[in-house]
Amino acid sequence: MPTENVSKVSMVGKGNANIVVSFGDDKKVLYRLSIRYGESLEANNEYSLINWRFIQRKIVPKLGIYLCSMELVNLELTAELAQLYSSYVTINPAKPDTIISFKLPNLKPSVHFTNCIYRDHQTVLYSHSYQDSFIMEIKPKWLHNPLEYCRNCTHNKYKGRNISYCYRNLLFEKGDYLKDILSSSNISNEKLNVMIQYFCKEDNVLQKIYNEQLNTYQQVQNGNINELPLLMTLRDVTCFIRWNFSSNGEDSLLHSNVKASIIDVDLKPSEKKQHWVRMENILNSFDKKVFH
Ligand SMILES: O=P(O)(O)O[C@@H]1[C@@H](OP(=O)(O)O)[C@H](OP(=O)(O)O)[C@H](O)[C@H](OP(=O)(O)O)[C@H]1OP(=O)(O)O
Ligand SMILES: Nc1ncnc2c1ncn2[C@@H]1O[C@H](COP(=O)(O)OP(=O)(O)OP(=O)(O)O)[C@@H](O)[C@H]1O
Repeated sequence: MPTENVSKVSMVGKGNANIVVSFGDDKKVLYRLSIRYGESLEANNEYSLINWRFIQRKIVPKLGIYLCSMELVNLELTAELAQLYSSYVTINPAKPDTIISFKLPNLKPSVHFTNCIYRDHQTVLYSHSYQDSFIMEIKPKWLHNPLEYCRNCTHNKYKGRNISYCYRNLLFEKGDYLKDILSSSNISNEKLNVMIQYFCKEDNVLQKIYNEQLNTYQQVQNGNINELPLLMTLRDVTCFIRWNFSSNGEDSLLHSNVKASIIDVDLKPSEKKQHWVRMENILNSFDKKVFH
């Protein structure tokens, strides 16, 4: 694994279990550092290695070209990086002097995609500052839903989120439903129609995630309980979808190319099982379940 010596660290993103940073002026490349285990850097390094093997063995064969490319690298623990990282994880000065991280392309080069035109917990829409280009960052959650109620909408309601749409509907209503999701974004109808076309395609990223969730769910149902963490990983991915628009001068028809990438495919630690059972019980007895 290569070791990279880096400086001028900037924070790009933060989730529940990772921070995402860039170094120097290069905003095209990001580094994703696990902060899942606050008690020690060593525990995170150990987890990152196990996670990397899991992704290569289980996720790459399933998601293939949809998966964002990534590389495993050692980051030298400079004083600057240690200062930032120690806000989340305890660093023992006598222990490792590198952080194992995932190096990946920046799917939203922030110098250009500065305009956020829509945001809620499961969707963010950005527009480019001067090109005709949009990025949607979405968390579609349980696209395959084996429950009698909608897991996504019930879960959002339980968490007190006022989100009126569901990515399962976008998958099954084949595109048009995107208008409901982005109704308050002011995006032009012409562009919205081009974006809708993507979600009508058989091989759109939601369909891919649905297929893999269904396959893995069936494996678990058939007794392969060891695949439950994989199923939970597939139910918690994030997708970036980018549209670059161009209009043809002669007929002024709008054309676009589109690229979808999946990130956040981390191995769920097996100790989360109790959390999943607890959440399932809470939602099963929740009195404001959503059905659709
Ligand atoms: O437990 P849930 O269903 O609330 O889902 C958690 C997510 O909540 P959300 O669906 O966004 O409200 C939660 O997302 P947030 O940090 O709340 O955005 C995490 O993705 C968490 O996974 P991990 O522990 O970081 O690996 C997720 O945990 P898992 O259930 O996927 O293990
Ligand atoms: N390759 C990337 N390009 C651009 N932004 C990214 C990239 N990877 C992560 N991010 C940003 O960083 C944020 C946090 O990253 P990530 O989702 O990997 O964290 P996490 O801890 O796994 O999240 P969660 O809380 O869902 O478990 C993302 O929501 C996204 O905005």
